[in-house]
Parts: sequence; structure tokens; C-alpha cells
Amino acid sequence: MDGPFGRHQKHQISKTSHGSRLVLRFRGRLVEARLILMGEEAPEHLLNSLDGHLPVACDSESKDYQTSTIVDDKTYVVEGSEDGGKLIPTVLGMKPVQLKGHSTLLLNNGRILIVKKDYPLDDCIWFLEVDTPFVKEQKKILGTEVVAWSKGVIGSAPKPIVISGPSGVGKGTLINKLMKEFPSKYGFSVSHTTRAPREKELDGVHYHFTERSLMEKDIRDGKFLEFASVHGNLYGTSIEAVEAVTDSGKRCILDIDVQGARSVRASSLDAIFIFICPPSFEELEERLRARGTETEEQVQKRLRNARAELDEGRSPGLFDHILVNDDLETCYENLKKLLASDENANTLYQPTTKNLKVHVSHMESRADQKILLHCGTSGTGVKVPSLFMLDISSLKGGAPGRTRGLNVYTVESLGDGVNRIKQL
Ligand SMILES: Nc1nc2c(ncn2[C@@H]2O[C@H](COP(=O)(O)OP(=O)(O)O)[C@@H](O)[C@H]2O)c(=O)[nH]1
Ligand SMILES: Nc1ncnc2c1ncn2[C@@H]1O[C@H](COP(=O)(O)OP(=O)(O)O)[C@@H](O)[C@H]1O
Repeated sequence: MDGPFGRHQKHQISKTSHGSRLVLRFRGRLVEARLILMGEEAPEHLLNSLDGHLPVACDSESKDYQTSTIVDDKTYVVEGSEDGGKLIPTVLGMKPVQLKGHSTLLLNNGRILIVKKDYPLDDCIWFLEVDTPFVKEQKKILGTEVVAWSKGVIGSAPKPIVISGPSGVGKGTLINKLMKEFPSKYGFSVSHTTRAPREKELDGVHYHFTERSLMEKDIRDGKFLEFASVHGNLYGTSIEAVEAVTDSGKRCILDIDVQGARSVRASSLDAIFIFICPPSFEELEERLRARGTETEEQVQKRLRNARAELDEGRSPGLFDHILVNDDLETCYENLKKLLASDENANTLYQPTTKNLKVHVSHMESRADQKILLHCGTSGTGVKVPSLFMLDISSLKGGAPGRTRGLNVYTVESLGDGVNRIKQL
């Protein structure tokens, strides 16, 4: 039977003087873990749903601080060793630096929630994906068992913008105008490529220029959100390229080809997809030649590929918007208009948790996708809330990268079982 936090696991709880002892039974096997209930008690009404969805917690004081989470016939063991998690499958994504004293909770969508003890609120939430669509896809591609890390981020992020179109249509020109007019609003995802730099191109600014063997290794190591072979060279978007821009609070722009756009569509990245068309094929050819950055042979190759890209770009279901770049200023105004209406339709919840000097001591789960985080101060002497409620009902994105959309509330006891719950 599926519960809101995962497949129902038979368990029994017996109170001890040190807290609760949780015994999980699963297909005849016994798994034991200590549930730490220390520090301030949670308000009673929030505790009344400890009904089979208890977090498996571990004690940071103990030498053996690992957790086991069972999903179907597999047991996932996360260890608190200094060098991160010890996992036998292929591990994709960035791992948390320290796992000492973490707690785990199996969620119902193929993810394990991991909360690191004694870490600030904005750096304690992680997800280990074990059976999400992304992980299933990677298992097929790599032919091995796969798990993928993703960092939990409180609040929403602006949707990345994917811009595609044939070579010479004006993608770079439009993106440059946008970045120049709104430098604090938009950030460019710097791709990796094996092609040689053009005269005015800078490494790390226009592209990360790299060798094929290095890029292929990084692709195998799961560092790329997408990659494609375009006009005979390898191009790819690293997970960190997108996340670095989004983490800085900016809206990330990806200039990628149609194959890349298709891969991003299939990924967990929730983006808006825009295809730029030329007014005619002749005009495209003229612009490409006038740019003067390619040899005649390269121009011919780009023009051959452009026909297929134009067909693909117009195929239904891939792009949300098609813009014709005839007059540059008109096209730019249309681009700004559609981005503004998309921004208005997606109001963002972006709390500032950075100045909140609280350290999470442990978590508890409730039945309705709410998790209680008990916190202590980090010793500044300033009075801060000690109980937070995390709402994980609207998660966005995911591994490999960041899982966003976590909502957080402070829980303040007003006495007599009454609590004030306020969104941060
Ligand atoms: N899939 C994918 N395509 C990319 C990436 N970066 C650039 N491209 C595409 O690669 C193609 C060639 O780019 P480039 O060599 O800069 O030439 P240009 O498009 O003529 O300026 C363009 O269609 C880009 O959109 C990437 O990270 N992934
Ligand atoms: N609307 C337009 N009208 C005329 N020339 C344009 C227009 N948009 C872009 N260009 C020019 O066309 C060339 C190709 O544009 P670019 O932005 O490099 O294309 P892409 O990034 O799609 O390959 C550049 O020399 C640019 O100045």
C-alpha cells in the first residue's frame, strides 16, 4: 500500500528512555534504526500523525552513523563518512560534503529525503533519487544500477529559457541584447564544446573550450544535463552551468541546438522553449556569410543542417514559441514580451534563509507531505524560531542538480495546543 511518504512499511514503535526505537520489517528482514527525539518537543497536533512514515534517523554521537532505506527489494545504505556517501551503484550528481548525523525519509516518488544534522537550513536538505524517471533512463543508458544526488533548495527558481535555431539566425545577437539590457535578471549558461574558439571568443565566457576525451569522460560521469554532436563537434550543457546561474537568482538562458532542446524537454528541468526562424533560407545564408566566422566548407555544412533543424523546430510539441527574426528590433521586442508574460504567469516564492542562523537537529514527518525540522541556534544569542515546517508537496526539478520548490514555514507555539504557522 502506498502512503503519502512512500510504500507502507510494517513497523512497531516502542518507547525507551532515550527516545523511540523504530523497527522496520520488510519482506521478512528486520532493519533497526534509532529515531532520535531530542531537543524541543513538537506541538502535539503536529505529532499525531506518526503513523508509519517515520524517518529513519541516526545518531551523530555514535561511531556507526549510517542509515538504511529500503525501496522494494533494495536497501540503500548512506554512510556518514568524511568522503561522502558510500554507494555501490553509479552515483550521479554532486554529493553532499558531510553526512554525519543525517536522517532519511523515503518519499513516494522514488526519492529519499536526507536531512543533515547541525547544518544551516539552506544547506541541510538533500535528495537521493533511486527510482525517478531520470534514474530509470540513466539505468537504461549506463546498464548499471544508478542513484543520483540533488540538493534541496527552499523556494522556487525562475524557469530557464532554451533558445534554439539554425546557425546564423541571430540567437547570439538576441541573447546578447537581453543580457546587456537586464544584466541582473538573466545569466548565460556557458556550454562546453570541442570546437576551436573564434577570434573574439573567450574561454569560460562564450564556451568552455575543451578536449573531446575530457568532455566524453565528464559525460560518462553524469556531469551533463544534455549533449549533442553539432556540425561535427561535441557541445553540451553541464549541470553546474545551469545551476550556477539559477543559484545566483538569475534566469538562465541556454543557447543549444534542437537535439539538445529535445534532451532538456525529457529531463527534469522545467524550462520554456523558444525557436528562432529566419525570414527566408536566402537571408539565413546571407547572414551566415556576412558574419565571416566560418570557412566556406563550414558554411555549407551549417546550411545543410539548417534545413533539418528548421523542420524539427517547427514539429509539434517541442517548442513553446516560434519567433521569426526578420527585423532585429521587432524580434527582440517580441522576445521580451513573451518572457514578461511567462514571468507574470509564474509567481516565485523566494524566501531568504541565508541570514537565518539556525542549525537543524532532527526531523519528523507528518502524513500530508509536511516535515518538521527542529533547530537550535548557531550560538549568536539572537532569538530565532526553533521549529520549522517543510512542505514538499510541490517539488520541481531534481537530479542531477537541484530539487527546488520546497516551502518553509515557522511554527510558533502559542500555548493550549495552538500554533501560529507562517511562511518564511
Ligand atoms: N546541444 C547543444 N547545442 C549547443 C550547445 N551550445 C551551443 N550549441 C549549439 O551548437 C550550434 C553551433 O554553435 P556555434 O558553434 O557557437 O555556432 P553558431 O550557432 O553558428 O553561432 C548552435 O546551434 C548552438 O545552439 C550545447 O551546450 N548543447
Ligand atoms: N534580424 C537580423 N537582421 C540582420 N542581421 C542579423 C539579424 N539578427 C542577427 N543578424 C546578424 O546575423 C549574423 C548571425 O547572427 P548570430 O547572432 O551570430 O547567429 P547565431 O547565434 O544564431 O548563429 C550576425 O552577423 C548578426 O549580426
